[in-house]
Amino acid sequence: MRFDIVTIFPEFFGALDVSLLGKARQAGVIEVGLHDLRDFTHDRHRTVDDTPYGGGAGMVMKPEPWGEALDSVVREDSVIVVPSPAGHPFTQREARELSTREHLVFACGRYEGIDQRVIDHYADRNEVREISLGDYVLNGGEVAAMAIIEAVGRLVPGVVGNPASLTEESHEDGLLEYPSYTKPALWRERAVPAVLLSGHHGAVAQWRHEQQLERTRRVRPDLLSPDLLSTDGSGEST
Ligand SMILES: Nc1cc(-c2cccs2)n[nH]1
Repeated sequence: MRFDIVTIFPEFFGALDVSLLGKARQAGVIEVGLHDLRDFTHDRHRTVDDTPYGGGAGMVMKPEPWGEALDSVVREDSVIVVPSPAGHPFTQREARELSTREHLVFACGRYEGIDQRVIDHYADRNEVREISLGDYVLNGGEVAAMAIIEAVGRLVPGVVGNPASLTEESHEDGLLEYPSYTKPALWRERAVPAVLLSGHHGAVAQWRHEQQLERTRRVRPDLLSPDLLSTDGSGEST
């Protein structure tokens, strides 16, 4: 999989050189291209924004630099991801879906967004996804793009050493994850739940599923649907 990122702050993505994604890049499992939007301007001040038609506060990003920048990276099979507070909510399901695609292009807008004609132009040619991380406003798309790239990149085969660790995570099965414990068995007079020390794998699986249900009911009742309310660890309705 290849990620191409268009931004006025390419240095922001230095974090993609380290940790898991950095190793995956070195191994050639994923590729990342960084592109400075200002390299696609032609005036002395490398202008990327201007005042909004119709008035109003703030600045809008000009279409010309975006058109030249995206034309330089977009392929026929590219999915163009535009982080935006006006986008649809990003989910683990969408992360899994995007992890199966060959080429993601991130258009990181600043200010009051990108001239709408850019989105409309590429939506005629490519799949364009305006994605929100949540109902709050960031200064730009870079933080959102980094989060999406990490959520998607870690699901690409070969990035995470032990793929089994990807299956027992919050949201993977529609539920929040169960609480985890490690040594020591007693810490500040707090013991580990006895079932986890029992060696009884069936009982452990049952307890963990019950913990997932309890935590999801308490913290995220919105995630629960009737079929997820089964009480055994199998995921089958009871
Ligand atoms: N969820 C979310 C995305 C954003 C922005 C993307 C680009 C500029 S601001 N804010 N909040």
